[in-house]
Amino acid sequence: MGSSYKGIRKLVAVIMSHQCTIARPAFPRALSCTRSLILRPQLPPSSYALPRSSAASATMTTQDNHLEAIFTQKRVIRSKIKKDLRSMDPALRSHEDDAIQNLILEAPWFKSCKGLCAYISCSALREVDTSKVLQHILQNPTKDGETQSRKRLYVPRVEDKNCHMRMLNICGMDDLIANSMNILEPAPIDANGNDREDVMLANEPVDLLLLPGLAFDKTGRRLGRGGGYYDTFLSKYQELATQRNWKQPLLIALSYSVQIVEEGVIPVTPTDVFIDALVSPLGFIPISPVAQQISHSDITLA
Ligand SMILES: Nc1nc2c(c(=O)[nH]1)N(C=O)[C@@H](CNc1ccc(C(=O)N[C@@H](CCC(=O)O)C(=O)O)cc1)CN2
Ligand SMILES: Nc1ncnc2c1ncn2[C@@H]1O[C@H](COP(=O)(O)OP(=O)(O)OP(=O)(O)O)[C@@H](O)[C@H]1O
Repeated sequence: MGSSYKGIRKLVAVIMSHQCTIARPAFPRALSCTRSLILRPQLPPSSYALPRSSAASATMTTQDNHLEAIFTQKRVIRSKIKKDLRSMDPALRSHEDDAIQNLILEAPWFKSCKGLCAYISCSALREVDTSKVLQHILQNPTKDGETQSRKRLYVPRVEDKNCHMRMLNICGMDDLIANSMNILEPAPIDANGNDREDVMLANEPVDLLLLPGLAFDKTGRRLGRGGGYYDTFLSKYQELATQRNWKQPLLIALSYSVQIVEEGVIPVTPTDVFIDALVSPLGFIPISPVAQQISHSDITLA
């Protein structure tokens, strides 16, 4: 895998040759709230002598350049991974889809979860398939004569292009219709004319989020499709969980082997939310301390 990322590393090295500092906190999940720590402009000493307004505009320019370099770097990685995904052998993809979904269905953290947010996979986007997992959740839950209540399932609905996405409750795949991007999503009103429950307004928390993305690394960095929908939603949900004294949900991304890149390749901005773990065909890859605990024992979520 390492050598296939030499291309990305070279491009990144060129783009970042005037380099900006990318912070690496002890556990990066906290990073989403630390804008001032990371975007520390590296101004030359002479700038301190500038009049106040000029110094401020110099700061903005340095920050803008810093962010611009990061967004360019993210675009380069997205293009490379999309190309790799398009050239992936369909038989291998199908094998990896099965392996990932079987790992999820067998995991204690999945079996024990009572509520979750998951994405409706889109094959045209070459996303890891979630259909088997969703089907499992939505089918009748009676097993071995034991009746347990069905997991509450929330799926994304894009509300506008301003990074705004809601997670709405669904009871079946019939609740979904294709949006303008050809991704299946729920209508805001159900068949009975009632508003679908928005996870942000629910009385009970979700324990788990199954996340899509284009590239991931083993330190928890996640690169999405560039809309900012997930990062925005995740930071709002984490804030809600804190306010309500709920346990933070486990953030688990699903990744084909080709989507896992070397550490340090994916750049981060202060709004990027780090994941707890990855599920890849090679297995569950725990990243955060809580995910490591879960993988070393049979600890359940609920
Ligand atoms: N299945 C699924 N549902 C999801 C997401 C997702 O990533 N996957 N989202 C996660 O945010 C939100 C929708 N965001 C999306 C953002 C971009 C594209 C997309 O088609 N992007 C093209 C490039 C388009 C362009 O550059 O103009 C692509 O990635 O090839 C799709 C969904 C909510 N629902
Ligand atoms: N919490 C947030 N609040 C406001 N804007 C945000 C937030 N998170 C991300 N954004 C903005 O969204 C845009 C895209 O960000 P980025 O490239 O990190 O998205 P991504 O991780 O690829 O997408 P996604 O989060 O949908 O998977 C950026 O302009 C970023 O500043």
